[in-house]
Amino acid sequence: MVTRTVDLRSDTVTKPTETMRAAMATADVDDDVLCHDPTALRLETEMARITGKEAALFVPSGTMGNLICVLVHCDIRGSEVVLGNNSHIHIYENGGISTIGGVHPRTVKNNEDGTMDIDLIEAAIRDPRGALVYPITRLICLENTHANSGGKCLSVEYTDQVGELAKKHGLKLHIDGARIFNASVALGIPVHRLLQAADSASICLSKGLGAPVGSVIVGSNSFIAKAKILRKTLGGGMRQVGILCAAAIVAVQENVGKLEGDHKNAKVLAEGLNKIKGIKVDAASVETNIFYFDIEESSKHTAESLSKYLQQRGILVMLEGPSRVRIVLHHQISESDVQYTLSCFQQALTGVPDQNGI
Ligand SMILES: Cc1ncc(COP(=O)(O)O)c(C=O)c1O
Ligand SMILES: C[C@@H](O)[C@H](N)C(=O)O
Repeated sequence: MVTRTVDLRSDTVTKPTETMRAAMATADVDDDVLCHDPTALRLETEMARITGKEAALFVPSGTMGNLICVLVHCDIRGSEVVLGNNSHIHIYENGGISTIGGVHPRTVKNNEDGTMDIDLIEAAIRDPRGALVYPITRLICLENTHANSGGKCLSVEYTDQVGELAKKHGLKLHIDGARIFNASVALGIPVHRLLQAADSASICLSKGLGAPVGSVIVGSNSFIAKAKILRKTLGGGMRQVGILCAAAIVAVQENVGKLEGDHKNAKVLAEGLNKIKGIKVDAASVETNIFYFDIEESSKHTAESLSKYLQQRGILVMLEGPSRVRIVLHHQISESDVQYTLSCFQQALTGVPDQNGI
């Protein structure tokens, strides 16, 4: 009988806290389409302040946030966006910028640290003299932290360099900041400084911050005005949305301070796994709350068999391939959960109970 759950599949799995539920239950609400829900206004005002942008807009998901931002920047037919070949927008958002927005993706290889080489970004920008045959480059997208690279942080120096490149070519810069607060905490740099070079950003409230639903997009007043119309077009105009925004306000107030603990737990777990025969993980490269590990060929387990073994003990992980697994920490994973997880891995891979006797 499993009595304990340690959900390491993603930081999207957190449940609302009692404080969030209380705030939701008593939220001051109004029709956010016909006017401005007062709690949504509070959240958006606060997020604009935190990010240093003129305005903000609550949206139902990070996927919709990225889609709206790309489509507002690329509002002319034949537009092209330069983005990472391993970016969330390119891999996990159903190609929405193309299938819904008619925007052409021009991918540049993501490096292991989540960056794209500046010279390769510049080489990907179309020569306007080829407008008769080429799409027109209008936007560059970055992702900070970079999820598929293992939650890697983009430095403010790199982000500013890409911003300068965008300006040099008359382009806009969007940052998929689903986990920008993780980057801010890990780098010790305020969110507004990490986003300074960006014309827009999409920030997930429902990941490490632990809100049950939603993201916020930020940008200039004119950008957000256009974004609000496009949100409605996409069906994202919501009525008494303050119920969701109330939880998000609590999340921002209560959980930013917990991100450092998530990063420490990720490091402890990665270092502990690294000591277990049959597992390979680059523990030294863990920067935030995400890492991947590989199961060695000599192991008696595949990713699937290991996942099933762990699930029987209440531990949930995300499979990334036949021998590759992703681990994501969040504020509802305790240090004790980390130690329990290590014990179960130890038992699974070596069959030898560790000092906890499991
Ligand atoms: C880097 C990144 N961007 C965007 C998203 C999309 O957010 P949502 O799941 O809310 O659509 C995710 C994950 O969900 C993500 O990891
Ligand atoms: C899988 C992906 O879409 C999601 N953003 C996650 O990191 O869990």
